[in-house]
Amino acid sequence: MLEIRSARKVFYKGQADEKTALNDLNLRLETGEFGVVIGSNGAGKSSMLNAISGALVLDTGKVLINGDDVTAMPVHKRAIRLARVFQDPMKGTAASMTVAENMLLADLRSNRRTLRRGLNPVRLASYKERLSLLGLGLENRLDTRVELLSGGQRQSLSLIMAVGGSPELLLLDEHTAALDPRTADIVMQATIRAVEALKLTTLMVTHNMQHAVDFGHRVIMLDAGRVRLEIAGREKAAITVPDLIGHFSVKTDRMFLAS
Ligand SMILES: Nc1ncnc2c1ncn2[C@@H]1O[C@H](COP(=O)(O)OP(=O)(O)OP(=O)(O)O)[C@@H](O)[C@H]1O
Repeated sequence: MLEIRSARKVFYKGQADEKTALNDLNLRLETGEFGVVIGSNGAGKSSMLNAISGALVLDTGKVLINGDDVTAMPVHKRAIRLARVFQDPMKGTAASMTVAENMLLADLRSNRRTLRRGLNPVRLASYKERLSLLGLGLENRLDTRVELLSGGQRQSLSLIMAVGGSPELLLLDEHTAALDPRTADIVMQATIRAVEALKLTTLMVTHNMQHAVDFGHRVIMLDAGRVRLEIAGREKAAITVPDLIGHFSVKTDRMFLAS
């Protein structure tokens, strides 16, 4: 379970270019829930993910993971409890190493074991099993160098590597944004397969409204550093892309009228 309580972050405080990134933001994500975060540019989505991961130090407010207050916990310690996949498919993997070697690296990172026993048959079998969750056939390409994989395969590999340590929380930071639409859909399907199989509590930021409609239990719309709208249950099941986009335009009209 993730809780963000009254998170506030102001950049360049007191200066002409002061920016309120998080404005008393509150959010609660239940264990096993998949939340999809949307919002216009500058709404505070990245700041929120950074505050959860510890990359951003809050001015005030709290972040709790499964009831533990991690607000003061440094990034490297929080990294054991959460996994994050970024936009760039080149970032999460080592290009010149094979799929199996990348899995081993991730394994060692999350388990703090030594490299000594290397790629033994037990490990290879478990990597095959985990990779098969993605449904992309990567389990048959353990000896392929990662640089030979497609962007979608590589991003999906990053995902399965990130969640190897059974994290309490998975953060997907626009992880399909750098991919062409078809590849983005393939990666989303692989993501859903892995998230469901591993029962991961997940928070995904996306600008892809179709993905926000199609996936996840709840849509969370951020605006000006706080949650402005949440859509779940039957309402979420019935929502369309134009409906979601409509929420953006209502907000823009209001902003326009207020200014
Ligand atoms: N390191 C920083 N220094 C100064 N201002 C920042 C910094 N990071 C974020 N901001 C400001 O905080 C606000 C929220 O930014 P943030 O990047 O969290 O929004 P976002 O919703 O992720 O936007 P996008 O969709 O464009 O990625 C913006 O006004 C942004 O300019």
